[in-house]
Amino acid sequence: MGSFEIRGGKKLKGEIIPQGAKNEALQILCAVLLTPEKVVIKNIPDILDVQKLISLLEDLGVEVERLDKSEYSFCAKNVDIEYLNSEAFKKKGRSLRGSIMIVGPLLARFGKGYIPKPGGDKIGRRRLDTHFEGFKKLGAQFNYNPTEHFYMVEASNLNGCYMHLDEASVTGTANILMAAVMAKGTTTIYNAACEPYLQQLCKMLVRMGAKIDGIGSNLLRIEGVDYLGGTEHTMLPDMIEIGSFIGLAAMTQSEITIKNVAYDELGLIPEIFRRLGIKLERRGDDIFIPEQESYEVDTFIDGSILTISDAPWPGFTPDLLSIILVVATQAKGSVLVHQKMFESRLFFVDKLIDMGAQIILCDPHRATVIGLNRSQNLRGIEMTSPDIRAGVSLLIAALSADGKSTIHNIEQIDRGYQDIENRLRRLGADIVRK
Ligand SMILES: CC(=O)N[C@H]1[C@@H](OP(=O)(O)OP(=O)(O)OC[C@H]2O[C@@H](n3ccc(=O)[nH]c3=O)[C@H](O)[C@@H]2O)O[C@H](CO)[C@@H](O)[C@@H]1O
Ligand SMILES: C=C(OP(=O)(O)O)C(=O)O
Repeated sequence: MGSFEIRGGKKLKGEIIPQGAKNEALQILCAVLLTPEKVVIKNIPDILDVQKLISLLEDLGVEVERLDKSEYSFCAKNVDIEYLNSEAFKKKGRSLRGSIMIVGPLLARFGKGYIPKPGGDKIGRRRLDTHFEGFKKLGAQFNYNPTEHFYMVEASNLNGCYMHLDEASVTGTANILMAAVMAKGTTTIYNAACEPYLQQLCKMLVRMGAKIDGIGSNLLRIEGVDYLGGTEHTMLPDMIEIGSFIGLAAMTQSEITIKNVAYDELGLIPEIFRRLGIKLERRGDDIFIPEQESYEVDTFIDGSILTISDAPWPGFTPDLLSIILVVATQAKGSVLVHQKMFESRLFFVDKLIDMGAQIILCDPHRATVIGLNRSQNLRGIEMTSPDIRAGVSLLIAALSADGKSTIHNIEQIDRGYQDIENRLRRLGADIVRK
């Protein structure tokens, strides 16, 4: 288990470029399985989850070539579908959440897709029913081995149909979509997730020859085609990283410019940080955050305490609520953070409380933060990161705190943040990997 040692309390300054989006990359990489032709992907983040997925694709027989630091070409001409029956696959497949999205493309192209219960963060129950209900509707036969937690779908033909998803699952929508693009006839997916990363996947599939209507909405109409070809695709900047850097700037009273953010794709993210009182300015396609002595949380119109909660896109992403929570600890005023989607994602507040934050964990989904308004700094402590976003929130807390902090289990952070310590050091942070 790796650790970060951080000496906090330093103001940071400078420019930072967000990495390519983790959660887009996981979808796009799985889509290369849909074609025997070459697919070139640019702006791929160099993070643990992506490295693991690329290695899984290689084990499946995909030819992978690194063209540049963040650019790869993939060719899934000779896929070894028998690899799905191996013990090695059962072990590797469960090491990350994104691997679930190989199932749709493999089912569409080779008539079967298997996956062990995927890993990812321990942030509550994470069911896969939406994925497999969708495959079943397309005509696949579903089997589940409860002893090994192994999911299997098989089909000689997939047939388009109408389906209303039980929830707007992000990876579920991507998975079903990638199966439907090569099914016979028309598939309609209602209550589809529609976040920018899914829009990016749809656009890539269209460039490969797929026929998809309704991109960007929760109603997708897909006309199946027999064959998809190669393409080039460039990943969007990672909106969760962008939000994390906004929070970092506010919490450490730093002047930071976040470059090339694809502002128009950020949805509610800038607005929600503004409601915490944080000043941020759009400058072309950059976000400039000035050094701020203090920030005051907005209230609702009637003067009652602001609630910030998550919702499927175009709502506010659950992946930034941990960051919102940590930034609120030094705001003027109070805010209720309501994590509706995941049931174990707020438990890390214990560590913030140990650092001196004033937080009441009302229940597993809700925490009230009473901002300190800088009346006292947080104090550095030793802690362990339970998940990727809590990890970065603790890192932000540590960078703002007095004294030394140690964060263990930083592999969680490495899952999704590229070379984070060096990028932060370039802004002036005192952080060392141990
Ligand atoms: C690899 C990847 O892309 N991971 C992201 C993806 O995970 P993932 O695709 O696994 O998450 P889902 O969208 O399936 O669901 C996330 C959670 O929200 C709940 N839920 C979802 C939709 C809904 O309408 N109602 C509802 O309650 C689900 O039961 C689940 O607990 O989307 C999540 C939700 O944005 C993000 O946190 C993850 O970072
Ligand atoms: C929860 C997340 O990731 P995953 O779905 O890969 O666990 C995340 O990116 O915040």
